[in-house]
Amino acid sequence: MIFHRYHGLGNDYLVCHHSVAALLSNQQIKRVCDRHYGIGSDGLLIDNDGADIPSLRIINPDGSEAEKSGNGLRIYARYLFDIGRVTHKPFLVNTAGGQVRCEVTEDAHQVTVDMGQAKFSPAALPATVEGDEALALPLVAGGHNLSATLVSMGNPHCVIRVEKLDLDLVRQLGAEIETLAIFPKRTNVQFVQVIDRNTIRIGIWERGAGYTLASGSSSCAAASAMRKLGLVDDTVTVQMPGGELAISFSGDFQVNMRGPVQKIATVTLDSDCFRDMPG
Ligand SMILES: N[C@@H](CCC[C@H](N)C(=O)O)C(=O)O
Repeated sequence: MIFHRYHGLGNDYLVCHHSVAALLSNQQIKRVCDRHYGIGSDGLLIDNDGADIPSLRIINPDGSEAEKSGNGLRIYARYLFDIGRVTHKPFLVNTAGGQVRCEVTEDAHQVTVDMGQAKFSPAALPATVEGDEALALPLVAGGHNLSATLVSMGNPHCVIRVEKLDLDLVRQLGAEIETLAIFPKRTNVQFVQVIDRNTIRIGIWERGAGYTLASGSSSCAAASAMRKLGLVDDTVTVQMPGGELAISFSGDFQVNMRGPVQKIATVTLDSDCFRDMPG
């Protein structure tokens, strides 16, 4: 079984063809993503071919399925470029969270994705919160009084604005916020510090993955939330522990994201990896 390993700013994914994924149980996918007992990754990207338009499924390392992933899409786009299915011209990709437009630079190093529209309706996440929008919503976690803005990028995000980013607090409160009862499908979590009108700094806790070094949809959601609150302009650099993504807005919160992708390796999985697991 062949897997292709890539990362976008330290947010690392394994890519495999659907014919490989079909041979794996959900438990085995979790094992493949495990950093000690498997190859290790922040998730599995399944290339579903698609007749005209390539189609992507995204599996988190806990085995749950995500509707969309920003870095997952950028990595999938680069993989499609590497296998020769697309060129440097713009192309479409289908995900469970909607269709997006991708573009890979000729040198393959930078990938741009039009992530679609950021939505602020709690129903879109879903979140069981009254009202058409949830902006600067008071939220308590771990005894801390927080201010949360809810955003759907096709997948759910709870964006917490802080005066000073503390990554230890992200690790400490991430799981609790991810699983709050108001989020029936759980949520991704970002803590955001606004540096200036064109720069934000974020810490990320991903649904189904935990603390990660970077996240594309999180960057889009955090920038969108700060834009909605009137704190940033139409172009925003998002600084993360793994590096930076460039976010820009057009129209009614249409979000564009650009940043680097690197290939790490092509790996053959040994069946011995599953030897201790029930058959
Ligand atoms: N790392 C991703 C997000 C992956 C999906 C997420 N964990 C979810 O469950 O929604 C990104 O770059 O967007």
